[in-house]
Amino acid sequence: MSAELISGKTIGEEIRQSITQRVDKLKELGVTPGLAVVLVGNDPASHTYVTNKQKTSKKLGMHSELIEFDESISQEELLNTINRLNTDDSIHGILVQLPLPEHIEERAVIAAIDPSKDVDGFHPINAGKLMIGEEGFIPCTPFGIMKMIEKIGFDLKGKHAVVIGRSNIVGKPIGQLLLQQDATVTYCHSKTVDLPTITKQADLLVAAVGRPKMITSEHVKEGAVVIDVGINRDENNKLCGDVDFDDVKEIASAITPVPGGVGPMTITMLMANTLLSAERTLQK
Ligand SMILES: NC(=O)C1=CN([C@@H]2O[C@H](COP(=O)(O)OP(=O)(O)OC[C@H]3O[C@@H](n4cnc5c(N)ncnc54)[C@H](OP(=O)(O)O)[C@@H]3O)[C@@H](O)[C@H]2O)C=CC1
Ligand SMILES: Nc1nc(=O)c2c([nH]1)NC[C@@H]1CN(c3ccc(C(=O)N[C@@H](CCC(=O)O)C(=O)O)cc3)C=[N+]21
Ligand SMILES: [Mg+2]
Repeated sequence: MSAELISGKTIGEEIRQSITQRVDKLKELGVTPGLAVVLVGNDPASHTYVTNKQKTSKKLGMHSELIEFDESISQEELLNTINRLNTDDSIHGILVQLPLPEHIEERAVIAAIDPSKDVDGFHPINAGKLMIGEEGFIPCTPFGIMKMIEKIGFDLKGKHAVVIGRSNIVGKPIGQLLLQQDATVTYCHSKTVDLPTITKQADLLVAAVGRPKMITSEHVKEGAVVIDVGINRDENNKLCGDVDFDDVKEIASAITPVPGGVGPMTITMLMANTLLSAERTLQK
């Protein structure tokens, strides 16, 4: 293996240590950061993530609430819950685990969250703020990726960053953040023609697609930094990314693993955003 391993486990742990200290300080001032996670239905993967979020927030000394609903809950009931959490002073962050059941309009639910408690950064107000460079909440996965890039000392100025994927929660916001750091950004997606030719030009390649091991050494320029956002299962039902790690590690200069890469950073930055939200209540 020639590439440097970018460990989200290690980098995340470092960040969480400083979060713990800031949580303690805030508690001395009488504020305990509180996170509410809303989970609808019983998808096992969602359950794993949510349990992870709960555990981590408790470990850091935060207050954490899990609100679970049967899959059959109506949109109205869900909106009522969000309204209650919006006005609950013990809650600084509200996360509604996605995806939601078919009969519920995700957009309506996200829009109902008070933007000042939207620690996912999914509300249109926060998406807009990110677009125009105003302070709001940065979505956790892109935020975590930026922390990893910073940690390895990769200077984005003038570099070609290629993002594969254009979802509202990963692809679009990560491209925006890379642009803010003066990278030249190219987005690729399912209609992109000749993907490898474009990705081969990347100094930094971010894969956020959801296709197991689709990115091989054929897609990667020698010495590129590769960030793998994908969480998939391979043919043996083993967790894997969008990047064929064993192949790409031979050609990249640095690469994130799956598991242990972007995933743990996402959870960490959710905690960072919840803390930030609680700190802001004292600034007002
Ligand atoms: N590690 C973490 O913390 C997180 C991991 N994830 C994982 O990241 C992955 C992406 O998630 P998310 O953004 O929500 O996914 P979406 O399904 O919303 O978006 C996938 C994107 O990939 C594009 N795409 C699909 N097929 C191809 C292809 N063959 N070539 C090029 N582009 C393609 C789609 O294009 P188009 O727009 O044209 O349809 C779309 O823009 C998933 O595996 C998910 O599980 C997600 C969130 C957090
Ligand atoms: N409102 C909302 N916010 C989200 O941030 C959100 C969401 N909905 N829906 C689903 C996606 C996915 N996501 C992950 C977070 C952590 C890991 C993670 O920690 N993964 C571990 C492995 C976990 C395992 O073993 O399955 C790792 O990569 O090391 C993965 C995926 C957040 N998401
Ligand atoms: Mg839906």
